Amino acid sequence: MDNIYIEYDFKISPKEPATEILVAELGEVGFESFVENETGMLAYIQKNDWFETILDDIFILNSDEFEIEYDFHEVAQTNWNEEWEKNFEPIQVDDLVSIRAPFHENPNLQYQIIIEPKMSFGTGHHETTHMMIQHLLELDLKNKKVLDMGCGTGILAIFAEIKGAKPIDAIDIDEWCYTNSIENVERNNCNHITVYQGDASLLTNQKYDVIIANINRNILLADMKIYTNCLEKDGILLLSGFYEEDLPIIDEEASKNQLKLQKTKTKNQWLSAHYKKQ
Ligand SMILES: C[S@@+](CC[C@H](N)C(=O)[O-])C[C@H]1O[C@@H](n2cnc3c(N)ncnc32)[C@H](O)[C@@H]1O
Repeated sequence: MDNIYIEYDFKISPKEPATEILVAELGEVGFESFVENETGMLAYIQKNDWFETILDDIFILNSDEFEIEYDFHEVAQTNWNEEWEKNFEPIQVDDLVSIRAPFHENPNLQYQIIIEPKMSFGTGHHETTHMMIQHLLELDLKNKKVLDMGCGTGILAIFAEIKGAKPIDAIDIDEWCYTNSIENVERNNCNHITVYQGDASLLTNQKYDVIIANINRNILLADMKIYTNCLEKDGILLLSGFYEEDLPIIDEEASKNQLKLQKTKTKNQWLSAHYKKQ
């Protein structure tokens, strides 16, 4: 049976950085997917997760710096997929990695990832994903055991396998992302990725050389200890999904867990951090 979603059509002026901030805030209250368009963006939340006052605490809607208007209506999941096909532009990271849908032309770069995102976050368009791909480009992943927490479309796990990592576990709390990751893993002919639906509570005795977590500030803060316990000594933790201004609080928690900051990347006020376990 198709899920029913509520589609919000936001008209945003000026679009940046308001769109990024709005995406982050809506993500916190349960919106799952976002499609940018010329006037702003469409945002989707499952009807089961929706309530009348859901936008009451969305801070940016009351900002004097931007004009944001919206309306909303119910849509079936299948309509959403058509939206994606119309709006998903292929992208490239550092002229090395191409991320595209099956219906796009292949630009023949060194690495290619094919993603059919449907309702899941993770097409490489978002800064947080883009920076994670850049971090992964810099790492030697050959035969490294990797965990991708909050895998979305599976994009980062897939890229880790393309760069030689194995085995790889990919976990997402959301059923759609779980299903979509499995589809994308198959689409990219990956053989070393196992996808699970769940959260950090699934992590018990496993040990990884590299853990990738592009989620959000609060979940990273809550689960960093569990991630660190699953890291080998000298293991690497890549974190993304938060703003530059959140680095001090992330770093404070990281220090408590014997994690040492190695480097950061920033893009449009988003920050992504590379930590090493001491
Ligand atoms: C910002 S998206 C990142 C997707 C993809 N990894 C990427 O880099 O594009 C965050 C993902 O984390 C998932 N998520 C949220 N809370 C989670 C949790 N506590 N444990 C695992 N996954 C979670 C969401 O469903 C979403 O797919």
